[in-house]
Amino acid sequence: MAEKIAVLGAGSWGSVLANMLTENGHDVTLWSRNEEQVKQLNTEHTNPRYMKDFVYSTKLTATTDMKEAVKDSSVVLIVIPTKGLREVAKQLNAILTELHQKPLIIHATKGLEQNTYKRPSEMLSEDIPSENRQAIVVLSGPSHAEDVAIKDMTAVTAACEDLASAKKAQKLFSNSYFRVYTNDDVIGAEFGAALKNIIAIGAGAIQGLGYHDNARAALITRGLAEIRRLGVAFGANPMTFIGLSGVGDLVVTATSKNSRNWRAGYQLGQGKKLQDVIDNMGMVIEGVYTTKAAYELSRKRQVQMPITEALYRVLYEGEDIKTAISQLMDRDLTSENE
Ligand SMILES: NC(=O)C1=CN([C@@H]2O[C@H](COP(=O)(O)OP(=O)(O)OC[C@H]3O[C@@H](n4cnc5c(N)ncnc54)[C@H](O)[C@@H]3O)[C@@H](O)[C@H]2O)C=CC1
Ligand SMILES: O=C(CO)COP(=O)(O)O
Repeated sequence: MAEKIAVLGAGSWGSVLANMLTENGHDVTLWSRNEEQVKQLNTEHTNPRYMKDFVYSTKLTATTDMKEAVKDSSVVLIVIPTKGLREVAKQLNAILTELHQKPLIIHATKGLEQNTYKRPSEMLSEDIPSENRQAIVVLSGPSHAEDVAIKDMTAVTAACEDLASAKKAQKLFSNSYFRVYTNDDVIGAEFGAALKNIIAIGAGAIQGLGYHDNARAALITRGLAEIRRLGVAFGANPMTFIGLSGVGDLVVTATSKNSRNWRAGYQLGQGKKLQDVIDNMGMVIEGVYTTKAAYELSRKRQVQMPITEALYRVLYEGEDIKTAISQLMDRDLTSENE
């Protein structure tokens, strides 16, 4: 059944998901705060800053008026970086109160909030109380916007404790090249999504330094071990980490040149300064901020996360990457299962 859907956030992922939902037959309005971008989407059907050369469906409309996008929408998809999520959630909540609407909320944000260490669905449930919404579904998994734009085969997870809502999201997004699985483990899906970006920066960094395949495989595997340790400490199902929102997303992000996190790490490995890397990316590098949140959270919870800790020292204390690698390799020898 065709639904009226508002998509909040017109960066690379929000705009490509909005386009795919439009092509799936839904009535989609894409909201962005940027007037120039909205004009370009509505007239040229392009979004050059985020998706160079991609042409969007002429049926997709964009607006800077969030109320116009949300009015009569049964589903609101939020695709905003973690840093801006609360601001957008508060705006949305005020509109939902005014319009007396209660949509299903789906989000695709991958990160943890600074200082509170909250997951995106926790932030959303605080800022959009249940009288203004249905359930909150997490859409996550190995899904670079660039690949989805060219209709490459993709499989992701829709996670929600309410399985009916996860199934609704599954139906909205699925098509011949985009296959959605359901999962009821929101905690595991969100920890996997946030933490894989840290390991992807590390993977880029070791490649930038000239290390090869063994090193990358070791980093990914031991990275997954510490992602799982932190997630399980907060109640995640360990099985989720061998699924699409766990190892699936970790592999794609830590091996793809489309990944902003991998690319940032690569440039750091080649000796670029962090601030220059951030300034030149022009898109969000979630892992830079998640490294800080996850490092602090792991200390608070006394969970061992040696790779995250090493990357924290590199990103926030200016430690040389080679020194961080030596320290990781020189730690006391241990069992794989600890
Ligand atoms: N790009 C991708 O392939 C994928 C991205 N994601 C996740 O989706 C989220 C968004 O990522 P992208 O679209 O790639 O980011 P992006 O950097 O391409 O675009 C972010 C968009 O959000 C807008 N924005 C940021 N803060 C805002 C605020 N306070 N109010 C209003 N608008 C705001 C920006 O103007 C921009 O249009 C991130 O958490 C990312 O990890 C998840 C899966 C795939
Ligand atoms: O989450 C993603 C792919 O699944 C996108 O990763 P990047 O933010 O590193 O580009």
